[in-house]
Amino acid sequence: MAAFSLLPSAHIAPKPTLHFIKASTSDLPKTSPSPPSTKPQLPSHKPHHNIREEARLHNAATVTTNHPRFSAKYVPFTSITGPSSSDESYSLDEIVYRSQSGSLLDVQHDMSALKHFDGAYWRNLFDSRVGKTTWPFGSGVWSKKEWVLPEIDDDDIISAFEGNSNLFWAERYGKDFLGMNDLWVKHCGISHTGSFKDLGMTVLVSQVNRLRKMNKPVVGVGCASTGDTSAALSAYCAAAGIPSLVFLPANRISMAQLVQPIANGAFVLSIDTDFDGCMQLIREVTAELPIYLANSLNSLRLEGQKTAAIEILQQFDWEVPDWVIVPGGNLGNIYAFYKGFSMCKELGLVDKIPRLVCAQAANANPLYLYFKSGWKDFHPVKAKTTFASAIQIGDPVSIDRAVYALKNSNGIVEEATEEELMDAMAQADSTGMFTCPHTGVALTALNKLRRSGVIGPTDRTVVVSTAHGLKFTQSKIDYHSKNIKDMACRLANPPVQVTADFGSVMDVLKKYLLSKSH
Ligand SMILES: Cc1ncc(COP(=O)(O)O)c(C=O)c1O
Ligand SMILES: N[C@@H](CCOP(=O)(O)O)C(=O)O
Repeated sequence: MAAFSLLPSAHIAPKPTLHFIKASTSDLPKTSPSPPSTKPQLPSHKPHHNIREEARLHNAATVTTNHPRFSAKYVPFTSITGPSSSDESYSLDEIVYRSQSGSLLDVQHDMSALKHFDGAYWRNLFDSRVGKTTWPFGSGVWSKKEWVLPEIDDDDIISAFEGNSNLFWAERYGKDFLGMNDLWVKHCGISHTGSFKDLGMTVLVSQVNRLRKMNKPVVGVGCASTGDTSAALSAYCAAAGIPSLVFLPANRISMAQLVQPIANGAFVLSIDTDFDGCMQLIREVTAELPIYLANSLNSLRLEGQKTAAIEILQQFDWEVPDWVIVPGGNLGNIYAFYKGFSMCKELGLVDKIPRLVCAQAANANPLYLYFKSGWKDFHPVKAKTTFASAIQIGDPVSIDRAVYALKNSNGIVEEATEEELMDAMAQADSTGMFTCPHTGVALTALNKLRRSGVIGPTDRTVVVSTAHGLKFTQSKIDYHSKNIKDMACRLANPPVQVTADFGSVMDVLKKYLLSKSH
C-alpha cells in the first residue's frame, strides 16, 4: 500500500459601600435575583451603531451609584504561599513581569469588593451574557470582565469573541474505551486561532492597547513560542494594529502554526534553538527594548485563560466535575484552571473545586519527574522531540504556579510516551473527534488513571483539548501511513488504493462490509 504523504514531512445582599465609581443604571445592585441587563437600550432612531459604539453610548449614559470599585494589581507569587499578601504590589499599568526577589507575579483581585455580591449574583450575571453580541460581553473571557481586567475601558478591548467553546460529551469514546458515562472534552482549540491561547491573548493585547493609549513605551509585543502563543499574539495584534514579533524554534513547529503569524503580518524570527532557548532570548530582548512580553510569564495572560474553568462550571449549570485533565508545557494553563475554579469557590458560585491532573509528554516531563520525587527535586530537562510539539518544553517558566495549583487541588501529574499519545489521539478521532497530540497526552493520562482505578467509571471528568487537530495534520498523516519509526501505529486507517473499475471497487467494498458484519 502506497503511503499517502501529502505534505513535506443574582440575589444581591447589599453591604456597606466601599469606593464609588460611575456605573450604568443597568449595573446597579438589585434586590431581586435578576442580573443586570448587558444590552444597552438605544433610541430606535439610531439603528446604525456598531457594537463598540453601542457600548460607548451605554457607558456614557452612566450614573454614580453605590457600585463597589473592582480592581486588581500584581503581587509576588511563590509555590508555597501562592499570591503574597506582602506590601509589594504593582499597578497593572506598570510594565513588570517579576517581583523584586525575582519570583513570579500574580494578578490579585480585590476579593472584598467582589464579595460585595453573592455567588448567585455572579452566576446570574455570567449566565445572562452567554450567546449575546453585546460588546465586549459576547466574549467568553470578557463576559467575566469584572474578574479579569475590571478597570479596562470597554473601548480599549481587542476581542474576537473568543471562549464559549464547546464542552463535548465524549459518549462513545468514554463508553467503548474507558467504561465511563460522564466524560467530557472541553474543546478550547475550536477557537479564533485554533488554541486556548486566544483566551489569554485577548486580555494581554487589550492591556497593551490601553498602555499605548496612555503613551507607555510599548512599540511592539513579543513572544517565544512553540506555535500557538505566536499564532494568537499575531492575530490579536493584527486586529489592534500593533506590531508583533515572534521567536520560533526552527523546524520544531507545524507548518500550519508557522503560517499563522506570517499571514497575520508578524515579524517572525526562526531561531536555531529549542523553545527554552527562544524563551531565554525573548526575556533578554524585552528587558532591553520597548517590546512587551506576551508569554505566560506575564500573569495577565492567565486572567483570560482562567475563564475556561469558569465556563466549564457554567456549562454544567454550576455543578463541579470530579476531575479536570490539562496538558502541560510552560505550565501557565494548569494554574489558570486552578485559579478560575478557586475564585468560583471563594466567591460562592460553587462549594468545591475539581481535582486537577497535569499531563506531560514523557519526552518533556520535568513536572512529572518533580511530582514523582515527592516534590523534592526540581530539575529542568532537555526536552526531546515529541509529536506534542507545543509542549516540548524542558524549563517551564510557571513551574511554581503549577506546583501550587496541584498541591492545592489534590492534583496528580501523569506522562505519555509517543506511542501512547498518538494511539490515544487516533482512538479519540475514531469516535468522531479530531484531536491534537497534546489532547492525546491528556487522554493517555485519563486512560492510565482510569485503568488504575483512581478515576472511577461514573466520575464526571473533563479533558481539556488545547488546540485544533487541523494544526497537526502531518502527525496524523504520518500515523495513518504507518510512517513512524519504532511505532506500530496500531489504529492506522490508511486509504485503500483501488483501480478505477467496478469489479475492483466491488471486491474491496465486499471485503470491508464482511469485516464489519461480525
Ligand atoms: C496546544 C497546547 N497544549 C498545551 C500547552 C501547554 O500549556 P502551558 O504552557 O500553559 O502548560 C500548550 C502551550 O504550551 C499548547 O500550545
Ligand atoms: N505552547 C506555547 C508555549 C509557550 O507558552 P506560553 O503560554 O508561556 O506562551 C506556545 O504555543 O508557544
